[in-house]
Amino acid sequence: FFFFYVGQSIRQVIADMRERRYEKEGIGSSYLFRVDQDIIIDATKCGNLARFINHSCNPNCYAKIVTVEAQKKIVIYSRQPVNVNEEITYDYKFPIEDEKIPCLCAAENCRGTLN
Ligand SMILES: C[S@@+](CC[C@H](N)C(=O)[O-])C[C@H]1O[C@@H](n2cnc3c(N)ncnc32)[C@H](O)[C@@H]1O
Repeated sequence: FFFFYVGQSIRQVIADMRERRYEKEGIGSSYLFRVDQDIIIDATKCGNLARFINHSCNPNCYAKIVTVEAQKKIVIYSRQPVNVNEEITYDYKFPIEDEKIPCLCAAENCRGTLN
């Protein structure tokens, strides 16, 4: 199966501004997904079910950027058959940062942090 990660397409400057604002507003989760060097999809205020997918270091899905009618989209594909009631996860592949977000995925090969 697959589905799209839906949200608003924004540029880096806007994403940086929004990230700071969301932090101030106390939105602890990040719904910003980088598409490429310039474009970020923001699913904080509008999106679909994909915004609720958590990260795992041993995921059953993966995210891929595909171009549909000259527009880059984020698609979540399954890597293997997914059972009923099994949590859908993918590897966020967040860039490494100093301020670490502890990972709670509990996989055997867990890297310990999201970033
Ligand atoms: C796109 S949201 C995922 C859905 C979110 N858990 C929710 O309840 O709306 C991304 C945020 O979820 C949290 N998260 C996702 N996967 C995680 C993990 N493996 N360990 C710790 N926090 C995680 C982090 O706060 C991250 O910024």
